[in-house]
Formats: sequence, C-alpha cells, structure tokens
Amino acid sequence: MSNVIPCALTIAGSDSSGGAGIQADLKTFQELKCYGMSVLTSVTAQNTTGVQGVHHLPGGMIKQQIDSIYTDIRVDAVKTGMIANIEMMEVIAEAIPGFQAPYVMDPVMVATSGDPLIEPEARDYLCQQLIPMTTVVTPNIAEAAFITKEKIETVADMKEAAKHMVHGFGAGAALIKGGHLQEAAIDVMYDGNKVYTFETDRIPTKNTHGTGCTYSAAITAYLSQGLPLVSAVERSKHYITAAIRHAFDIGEGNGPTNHWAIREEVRQ
Ligand SMILES: Nc1ncnc2c1ncn2[C@@H]1O[C@H](COP(=O)(O)OP(=O)(O)OP(=O)(O)O)[C@@H](O)[C@H]1O
Ligand SMILES: Cc1ncc(CO)c(N)n1
Repeated sequence: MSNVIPCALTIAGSDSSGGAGIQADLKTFQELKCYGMSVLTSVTAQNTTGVQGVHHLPGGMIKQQIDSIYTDIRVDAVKTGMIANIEMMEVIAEAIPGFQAPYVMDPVMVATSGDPLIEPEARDYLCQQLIPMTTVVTPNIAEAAFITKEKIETVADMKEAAKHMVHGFGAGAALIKGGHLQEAAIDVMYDGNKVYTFETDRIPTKNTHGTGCTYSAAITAYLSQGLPLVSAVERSKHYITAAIRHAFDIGEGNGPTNHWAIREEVRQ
C-alpha cells in the first residue's frame, strides 16, 4: 500500500454548532481517511434552530490561507461551501485552477433553517464565474431552480436542470439532490454523457442539519483518493444515508447528521 495520503481542502464557513460547514467537512474527511485542510470564509454563530450571527473574513485573509496551503501542501481535491460575497469569490476563482485538482462546489444559498448564507448579488457571480471550473456542482432543488431559472418539481425536471447546468453553465457535471422531494431521496447526476440516479428510501427524521455539506465533502474525499466521479457519488450517497439514519437528536431544532455512522453499517 502506498503511504501517500490523499489531501482534501474545504473552503467554507464555520458552523459553531458543528453539524454543517467547515466542521462537517473536516469530520467527513477524517472519517473517510483523507487528510483534511480548511480555508475559512465566514464565521457563523449558528445552532440547530438557525443562524444568529455572521462575520465575513476579508478577501485578503482568505487569499493568505489559500496561499499558505498552496505553497506547501499538495491538494488532491477541493470543495467550496458557503462563499457569501463577490470579494471572496474573486479570490477563490483565481486560486482554484492552480490546484489542478477535482473541484466540488456545493452552491450553498440558505441554511437548513431557511437563513440566507449568500448575498443576492453574489449568486450570479457564483453561477457565471465558478460553476465553469467545477468537476461537479451539487445544488439542492431550490438552488438548481435558482441557477437555471427553471421550475423543478419532478425527477424529469431534475434531469433537464442537470443537463442545463452542464451545457448552459459549463459545469463538469451536475448532481441535483432530491432531499426535499416528497417521496424517496432521489439524486440525479448528469456528467455530459449520461444521466445517473442515486436513490434511497426517505428516512423520517427532522435531524438533517448539514446533509448537503456532508454529502459534498464525502464526494471530495473520495475524489481525493482517485475514485472516478460516479463511484465517488455512489459511495457518498451510502455515507450520507447512514449519517442521516443515525443522526443525532441534539438541540431544539434540526439536529446534525452522524459523521461516523458508516462504521455502524456494513456496505451492501
Ligand atoms: N430524509 C432523508 N432521507 C434520506 N436521504 C435524505 C433525506 N434528506 C436528505 N437526504 C439526502 O441527503 C443528501 C443531501 O441532500 P439535501 O437535499 O438535504 O441537501 P441540502 O438541501 O443541500 O442540505 P442542507 O440542508 O445541508 O443545505 C442527498 O443525497 C439527499 O437525497
Ligand atoms: C457555515 C454553513 N455552511 C453551510 C450551511 C448549509 O447547510 C450552513 N448551515 N452553515
């Protein structure tokens, strides 16, 4: 076995309650056996009931964190989560190509609680400047509808929107998450050639804080290990489903997922 350790980087916001953002990403990287690094964009005062406060770091400090990593350590895969404003996006857009590594973008717009996490004028920048750099972009249905300006109500709509993101916006691939569908938890991915669906039964729980962050972090971890995208998503779907099935009933609101739950479940 090689002793080269896969190194994954997350560029995202901090969630003080530990279930989403940077904290979810690092816990997931650790669980999936890759070395995790982080560049902080914003600090949120947040818990399972909502977001109580937000402080954005200056673009210069985000650049300095990226440079510190870039000049010293190889990055095998990178993901972005909460990027609140255009100043941050400009710094990140300049840095991503330099990593020469798979790039997973979770286009975070609102928290599970409904609180907004991105400034309205930054949304278009995200779509136009950052999506074309992605290996895969992972919107939920609301984010995909915002990006494509299409109504998404069915799995057929999800397939069309995923194609639109690849052919219209230049994403490497688009994975639309169906966590908010009424029936099963069906995700749809289009990679420029083929449409794939990843489906599990819906787990009846309110404890879904950080599901999106955790899922995209798992994809990043598997890509850092050199897995092809479809296998990385397949394994990540298994990981997030276990994490939701064994989610923690912590706090008064939507509790966090269990980042070590995969240890409790034998892979089918
Ligand atoms: N109740 C559930 N049961 C099973 N799978 C779920 C459930 N809720 C979400 N998922 C799955 O979790 C993953 C994340 O999807 P989701 O749509 O929740 O992302 P998100 O809205 O970006 O998350 P977040 O709430 O963190 O912003 C997807 O694979 C989705 O199908
Ligand atoms: C910091 C942060 N990033 C992303 C999300 C989306 O779940 C969140 N709630 N908080």
